[in-house]
Amino acid sequence: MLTAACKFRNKSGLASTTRVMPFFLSTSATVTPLCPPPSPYPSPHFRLPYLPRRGLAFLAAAASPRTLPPTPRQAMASLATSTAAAAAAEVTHLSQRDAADIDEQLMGPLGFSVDQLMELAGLSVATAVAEVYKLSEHTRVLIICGPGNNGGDGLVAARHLYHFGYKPFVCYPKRTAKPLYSGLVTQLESLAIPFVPVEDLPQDLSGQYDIVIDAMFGFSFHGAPRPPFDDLIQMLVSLSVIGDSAKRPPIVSVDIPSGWHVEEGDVSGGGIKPDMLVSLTAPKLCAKKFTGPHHFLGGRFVPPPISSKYGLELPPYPGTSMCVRIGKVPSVDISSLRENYISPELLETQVMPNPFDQFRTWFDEAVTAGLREPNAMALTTVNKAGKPSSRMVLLKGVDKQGFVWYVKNHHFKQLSIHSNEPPKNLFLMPSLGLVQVHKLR
Ligand SMILES: NC(=O)C1=CN([C@@H]2O[C@H](COP(=O)(O)OP(=O)(O)OC[C@H]3O[C@@H](n4cnc5c(N)ncnc54)[C@H](O)[C@@H]3O)[C@@H](O)[C@H]2O)[C@@H](O)CC1
Ligand SMILES: [K+]
Repeated sequence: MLTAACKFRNKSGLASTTRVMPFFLSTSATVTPLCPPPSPYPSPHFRLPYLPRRGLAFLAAAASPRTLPPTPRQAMASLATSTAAAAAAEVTHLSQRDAADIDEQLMGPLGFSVDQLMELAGLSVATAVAEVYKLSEHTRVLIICGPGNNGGDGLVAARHLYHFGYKPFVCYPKRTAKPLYSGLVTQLESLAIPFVPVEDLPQDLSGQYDIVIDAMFGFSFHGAPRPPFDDLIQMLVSLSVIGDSAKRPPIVSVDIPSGWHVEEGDVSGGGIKPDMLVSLTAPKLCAKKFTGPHHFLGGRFVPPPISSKYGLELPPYPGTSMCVRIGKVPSVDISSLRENYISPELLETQVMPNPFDQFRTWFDEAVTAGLREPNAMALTTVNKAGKPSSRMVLLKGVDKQGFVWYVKNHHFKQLSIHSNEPPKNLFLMPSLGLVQVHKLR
């Protein structure tokens, strides 16, 4: 009598369902070699018969949809971002002038509108944030927006983060009276996203927010920051000096760490030290001085005429991603890797009476969700001396009579299936968050 939880996420990674997989325990064991399957799967293959279950129980070990493990697609994307990181040294860095020129070209002869570019830029920021800062641990996001397009990127990112499940708060002290900006504000208001006046912000932001997004100034910044941005920048500087990163919200800077010289970086050394920088279109020269753990590129809209004119060397975006990591991949603290589970109940009445039917339904969902090789499973047997051994096999069929999988001929002898100890079929689908164990007696 065994159960397991499984979680599915759709291709976008934004919607999910959580299920519980019943395990079943049969009463006898027979393993019948079947007819040799056609190449490329050498014979024999085996069928574990389905025998009536003695009992069935369900564990409610469902996870929050917002804390799901990455899908294989995302895992592949991460792999691609790692590969891209290796090429980070070759990424082009733009001068302030080239950045402004590219802006003009895009919105002139190349036919883009500022709204389009801002939407894509803000979406890149939101997706990069979501890739690094998981919702389960970073829910409340303060976005501080400046008066120009950098601030507009922040407003767009706030909307996308809301739709991703985060709880954004926006500080937008110098509003621009253009339809584009007032439209963005109206959109946020319609989502009931709070606008926080500067004077209502606590001096120490660490208690109220889990992430702070700096969307104050981008590549058009020059001189010394004027009020109220001077104080806002100082607030972020004070956050940066809290040594223990676990005790403060990470700072994410959009395109340029606000207050930094666009080409020379943090000239005084007393500026913001963001944990994450999302460069847009291409990194600006100041990004060479960025030392935080997460450097991403966003703004997936650069057409070939711009790339060739400015000799841009930029990493490819993986798959359909709106962002790509360009910095060094930070080393992971393995002990900190964990999934936070909440435990809503799943009742026996909610699942199919026949575990094979339930398995088939969830398996089909897994395939539809685009999971890679969901039919991979580990088969564990114990030899006569009591020594267990496991190997990965591929499920090749399932029906009311049992599971069918293939192993290579010479591996058959090693299966020890005819030993006294009953075989255990461990169906492990870590990418699904699903584990199934089938034990036969
Ligand atoms: N291809 C591109 O170039 C794209 C650029 N985008 C964004 O647009 C940004 C550039 O936008 P903008 O040119 O509007 O400029 P910024 O957003 O960098 O800032 C300009 C505003 O800041 C004010 N300002 C400048 N220096 C100041 C100071 N010292 N104290 C107080 N206020 C100051 C200016 O008066 C102006 O209102 C980029 O960094 C990026 O974030 C994206 O929206 C889309 C694509
Ligand atoms: K910024």
